[in-house]
Amino acid sequence: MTDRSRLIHAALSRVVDPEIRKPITELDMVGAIEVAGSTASVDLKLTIVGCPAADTIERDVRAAVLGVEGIEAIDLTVGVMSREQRDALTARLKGNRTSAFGPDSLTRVVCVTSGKGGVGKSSLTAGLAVSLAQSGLRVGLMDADVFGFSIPGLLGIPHAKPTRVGELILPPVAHGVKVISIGMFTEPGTAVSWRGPMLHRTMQQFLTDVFFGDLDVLLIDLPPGTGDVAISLGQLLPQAEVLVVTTPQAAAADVAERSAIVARQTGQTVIGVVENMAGLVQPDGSVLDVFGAGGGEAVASRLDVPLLGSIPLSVALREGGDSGMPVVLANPDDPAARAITELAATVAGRGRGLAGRKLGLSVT
Ligand SMILES: Nc1ncnc2c1ncn2[C@@H]1O[C@H](COP(=O)(O)OP(=O)(O)OP(=O)(O)O)[C@@H](O)[C@H]1O
Repeated sequence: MTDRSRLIHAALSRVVDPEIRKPITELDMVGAIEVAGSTASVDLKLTIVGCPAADTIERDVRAAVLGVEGIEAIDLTVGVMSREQRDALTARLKGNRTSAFGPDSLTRVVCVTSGKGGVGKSSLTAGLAVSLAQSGLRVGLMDADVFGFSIPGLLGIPHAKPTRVGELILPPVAHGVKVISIGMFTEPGTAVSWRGPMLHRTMQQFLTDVFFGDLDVLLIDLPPGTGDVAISLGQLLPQAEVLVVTTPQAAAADVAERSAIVARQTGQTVIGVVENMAGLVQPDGSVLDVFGAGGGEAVASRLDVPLLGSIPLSVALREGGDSGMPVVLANPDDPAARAITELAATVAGRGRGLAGRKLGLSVT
């Protein structure tokens, strides 16, 4: 490589594939680079035909190359990787990833569970994910609520489909969060009616074939209750942490406790309880406890874990969910948004310790 080709290569190392989120030079997408006078010829190889990110990558490549001193024109040849090249790439990416969520991984996995449906678990998980991403963490969100998947809609990507590169599945990104949902694999209007083994395989595939890249936190939105998915994920991710969502109502509190007990039986660690749909602040400043009070505190004390947050009922939160713009972004001063942001800081601050994990150090 000549000096000038090297400069162009360096410039291209700052172009990132928006889906895989790695520099294109690390993904073997850059082929021959030649320079004649002030014209650079660059071979670009996209991962798949019809790559949805093609336009963005091409635009960024042109800008990067034309930003190199002395280069005034670019002759860009855009092709597609051969099957062998793609297989080599996916094998390499997979190599990084198989242990991504294993016991030695530095990615925290936090399962969000609830005893019964409709307590706002998905809304809170979506808000928490966005808030953690806003604080600079690399966040993934897996919607494992197979029968009531709502995460894509809550994050404003109801029709997004993941891109497949070979056997890797690239999760769409919404508000800075990498998102995968069973809803992305079903036809609109169809219902999921799978039994345990199929659900188990799907969870396993989500954890192995979805390329999240390096994450600080993976949040998992579980279906309510103690069904097959919760048990499968307990087996697949025994090191995961669990956050229990409940409402202030006593009836919800009892079932919430049961889902935490099942998680504990699989070895997962319950890190705390979040109470949602707490007192509604009315225009006159008074608080209306629509769903009663004390449920979160009761579950937390019975499980002997802290109550990590109490999120009030909020019209803005509901509207944010309906429009796909979570309240923490759309209306950050809303009391529910502030409570979710505080909860995110609390969760982030409770990073699991290194006890019991190999640090990958060796004595030389
Ligand atoms: N704090 C809140 N204030 C007002 N509305 C809320 C609040 N939290 C959730 N909601 C609304 O309650 C409904 C149920 O929320 P969500 O779908 O998040 O619950 P869920 O527990 O995930 O339900 P399921 O597990 O059954 O899918 C939604 O319409 C949502 O907008």
